[in-house]
Amino acid sequence: MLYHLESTVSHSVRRMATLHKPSLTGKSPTAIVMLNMGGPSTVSETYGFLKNLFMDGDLIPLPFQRVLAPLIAKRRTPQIEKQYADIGGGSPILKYTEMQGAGMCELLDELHPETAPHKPYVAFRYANPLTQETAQRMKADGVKRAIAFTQYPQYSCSTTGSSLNELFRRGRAGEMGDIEWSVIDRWGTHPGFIEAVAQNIEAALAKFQPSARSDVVILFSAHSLPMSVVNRGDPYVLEVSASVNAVMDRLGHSNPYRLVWQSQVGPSAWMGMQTGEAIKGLARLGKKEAILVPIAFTSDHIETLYELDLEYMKEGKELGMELHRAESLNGSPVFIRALADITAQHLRNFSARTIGPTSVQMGLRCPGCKNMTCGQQKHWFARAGRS
Ligand SMILES: C=CC1=C(C)c2cc3[nH]c(cc4nc(cc5[nH]c(cc1n2)c(C)c5CCC(=O)O)C(CCC(=O)O)=C4C)c(C)c3C=C
Ligand code: FES
Ligand SMILES: [Fe+2]
Repeated sequence: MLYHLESTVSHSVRRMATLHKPSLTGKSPTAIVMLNMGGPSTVSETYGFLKNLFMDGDLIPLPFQRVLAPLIAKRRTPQIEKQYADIGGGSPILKYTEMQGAGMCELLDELHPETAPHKPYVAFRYANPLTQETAQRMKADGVKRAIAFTQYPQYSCSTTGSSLNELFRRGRAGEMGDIEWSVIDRWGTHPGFIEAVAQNIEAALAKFQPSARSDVVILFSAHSLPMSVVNRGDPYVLEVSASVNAVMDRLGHSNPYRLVWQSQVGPSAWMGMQTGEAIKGLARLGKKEAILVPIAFTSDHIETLYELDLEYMKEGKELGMELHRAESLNGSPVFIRALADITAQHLRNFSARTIGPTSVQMGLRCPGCKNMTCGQQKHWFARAGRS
């Protein structure tokens, strides 16, 4: 499916304010809660971010988590602080999420006026604004209807699953008031998302000489997963692969490509092949032109700006390669339009009761899941979040 909407979208996005304006009608807003991990907006917030991350038993189950998490976070802080300093002094994720949310809600008011006004809320798992704070704001705003909208295109229990578990804990504790919930839990093959990624790839390919262009290797790079998570039946690897396949279909399979995995942490086994090793391997095989494409995260972060741009680009250059990176989606108007389309379609189908509060796929726990919260969370959202 083609997206010929860019001009209308950029017009709309140009008009939008950074934060969506509240309704003048006094009607309670439909909340679109944008779930993501977040990142430290300033270097000094790095320790707090890492501490929250290592405290998350849904991401990294540790023995004596409350004791060990702050210690591990403290040990990693100097190295990660340096990386955030090197990419400009912090993570841009809040800036881009607010921009995407404001643009999306402005379009949504036009696409689905029945549920207007739509108001974006950001709920980060490890950085401000944390889910708890957002829950309080939603309660104060008198929200009665909300969509939990994951900002991870592909589902993993370590990312979207963790955010939903946290939202469930807050909801069950009554921190948000009485809200009717539904969930957009994955959208890795949505045509608008695929189009936005494909356009960024085309822009990166255009940097090569026309004669060399069709030989350029497209290296899709996604954050890796520990094999223990893959092996308990997590859907992420399958879903990232589906995104890659859809992008390559859209590009007419114009170039050779691979899906590779980055950002392993610690000594355990992780999903491979590692992005850095793949670059070295291509150079060894005489493949000297490649582009790197972030496919599992929608805004810039240390893995794009530090790991891909600073580390791997440098490595590739030293090996005599010409490497470019496809931009992250960030403020892409095509992407913002896709977010609005995904939500409008969800609202339409939900009102018509052709879908339930969650996808069918979300109802299935990983066959190897031993985390009781996952089961309770799925049950709670399936009953539209009403306790
Ligand atoms: C879709 C993306 C991600 C998946 C899947 C994911 C799984 C995952 N991550 C860890 C451990 C860490 N991740 C860290 C940082 C980090 N992770 C993602 C994305 C995914 N993680 C991003 C975008 C970031 C960086 C944020 C930024 O602003 O750049 C970190 C902290 C950094 C560090 O100490 O190196 C850890 C630790 C696990 C264990 C995991 C799956 C179980
Ligand atoms: S770990 Fe996947 S459902 Fe619990
Ligand atoms: Fe991670």
